[in-house]
Order: sequence, then C-alpha cells, then structure tokens
Amino acid sequence: GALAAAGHDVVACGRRPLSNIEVTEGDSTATYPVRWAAAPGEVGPVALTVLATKIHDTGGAAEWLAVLTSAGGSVLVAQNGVDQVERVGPLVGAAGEHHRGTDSAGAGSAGTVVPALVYVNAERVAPGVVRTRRSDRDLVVPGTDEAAPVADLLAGAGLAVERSADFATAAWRKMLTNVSANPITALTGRRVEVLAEQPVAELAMRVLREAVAVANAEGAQLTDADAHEVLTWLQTLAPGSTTSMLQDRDAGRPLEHDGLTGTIVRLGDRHGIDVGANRTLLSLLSAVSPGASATR
Ligand SMILES: NC(=O)c1ccc[n+]([C@@H]2O[C@H](COP(=O)([O-])OP(=O)(O)OC[C@H]3O[C@@H](n4cnc5c(N)ncnc54)[C@H](OP(=O)(O)O)[C@@H]3O)[C@@H](O)[C@H]2O)c1
Ligand SMILES: CC(C)(CO)[C@@H](O)C(=O)[O-]
Repeated sequence: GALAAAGHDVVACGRRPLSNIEVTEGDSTATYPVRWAAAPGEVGPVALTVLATKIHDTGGAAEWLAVLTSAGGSVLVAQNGVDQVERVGPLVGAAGEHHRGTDSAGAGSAGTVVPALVYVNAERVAPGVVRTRRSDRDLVVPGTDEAAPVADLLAGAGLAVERSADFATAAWRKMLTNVSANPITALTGRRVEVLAEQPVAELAMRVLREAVAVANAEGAQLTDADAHEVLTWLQTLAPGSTTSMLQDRDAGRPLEHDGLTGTIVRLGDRHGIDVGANRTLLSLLSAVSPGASATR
C-alpha cells in the first residue's frame, strides 16, 4: 500500500485477482490500484520483490522468487522468524535456477535478500482489504550497505524504517513478540488485550524468558528487561490489535507455529535449555492447526 501510494508500479502476485489494495488506518481509508499477475512470467523485470507469505508457504512461492529475481533485484522477506535469509536465499536469483521454467532460463546475478521485521499490525479483513494499526516503527532492516537501497525505498514511501546494527538481536527481539502473543491469542481466541490479564501475563513471561535464553545461546544480546519490555509493548498496542496467528485460527488456515514456537523448542533442545512453556504451547498449536489428526 505504501509503495503504491508513493507512485511505484506494484504488482500483486497471487492466487486471487486483485485490482486495488484498500488500507484503513484509524478513521481514514485509502485505495491504491495495483496490477495483478497470476503467473511469474506475466510480471517482467522488477527492482524489489516483497515476500509476505507465512513461513510455511515459502516453498509455495519458490517459482515466483526464482523468476522475479532471475535478472537480479532485491527480495524483502517480510516474514516473522529469525532465519529469513537462510530460508529464502536458496530460492533467489541464480540459486533458484532449478525452480524456473525453460522459457525463463536467463542466469542473472543472485538477488539481494533483505530480511524485514514487520511491526505494522495488519488485519486482512477481506481479500485486498487491510486494517493497519501502527506503533513506534513499521519495519526493522539490517543497517548494512547491502540493505540500504531497499531501506531507502521503503522510507521514501513513508514507512518508519529502523536500520539495526545488530540485526540478529533485533530479529530475536521481534521473535519474542511472536512466540508469546501469537500462540496465546490463537489458543484463547482473544486479541492481544488478553495479555493484560495477570495469569496470562505470567504465562507470557515464562514463554518469553525461555525464548530469551534460547536467543542468547544463538548469539543474541537480550536480557530479562527485554522480556518485560516486549510484554509491556504488546499490552499497550493499539486497542483491537490482533495477531497473524489468531487471524489464521479464525479463518481455519494452517498456523505458523512450527516456524515460530517450533524454532524455540528445537533450538532449546539443541542447547539443553528448558523450554517447557513453549513446548506446551507447541503441542496445543499442533493439535488445533488444520491438518492435525483429530482423534476423540
Ligand atoms: N499480520 C500481521 O500483523 C503481521 C505482523 C508482523 C509480521 N507478520 C508476518 O508476516 C508474514 C505474512 O503474514 P500475513 O499476516 O500478512 O499473512 P496473510 O494475511 O496470511 O497473507 C499471506 C498471503 O500469502 C499468500 N500466499 C500464500 N502462499 C502463496 C503462494 N504459493 N502463491 C501466492 N500467494 C501465496 C496468501 O494467499 P491467499 O490469500 O490466496 O491464501 C495470502 O494472501 C508472516 O510471517 C507473519 O508472521 C504479520
Ligand atoms: C505479534 C505481532 C502482533 C507484533 O506486531 C505481529 O508480529 C503478528 O501478528 O505476527
């Protein structure tokens, strides 16, 4: 929406036709025209590809990524998690060659993969229709020279872009929001205001402290104060704020639990860290995510 509003030629790449993006923020609604492409070959050369599927749908977008980056260009990975570059790098540019059709075989240099931590609270209320609630920043990207052109493009489109000198820590800090708020809202069926209730806040703190221990074992620099700050930040989000996982639960879509809570549990086990609270949430999320076997 921001890029279209700034006059960039935006192409929505997806399964359903889309001619406009409607964004409501507070009392104001704006509609931006976009082109729609049903297949990668319809798009043509692009400067920036934005990947905004759920983590578990990344493989499904492989052909898009390979073709759109075959002649270079950057990829902004607007996904939660901590391993955006490892996940998407192999699907981009020359590395994604094996995903391409025979008619788009030009080798091309590998595109630059820029991970983005998204702080916009976005609620997709209908196809192409989004309600956003914004906080102190919209996106965090690495403060590297490689990421700078993408950061400049996004900032030029009016987004509040923070450039982080320690992106690994920033990614883990964002991960803290997702391994606490997302599972708890999805399992309770309540928006983020549920985190203000004392027993729920205590559970969230247990989840957060385990995640901080895992993050630091992975090289991040987080403290107990970060866990507290993240919980306070979540508790003071704009009224009505939701989570991506609660939206998936309500819509009957598969949950993103493996990429988020599953990462904490796997890494916790690898480092010998007690991740009991996260493991409990993971087992419940696995049980309610569509596709889980329901035995009674
Ligand atoms: N929502 C938020 O507030 C928020 C905030 C921060 C971070 N995030 C993160 O951002 C990422 C995206 O989340 P979201 O909430 O924006 O998800 P979303 O509303 O579920 O949107 C994902 C989109 O990806 C499309 N898609 C999936 N597989 C595809 C494929 N193979 N080809 C083409 N399109 C495909 C879906 O298409 P269909 O409509 O056809 O299913 C859907 O439109 C996640 O990692 C999430 O954790 C979200
Ligand atoms: C947890 C969250 C609301 C924080 O912005 C968001 O990342 C989400 O919904 O995934």
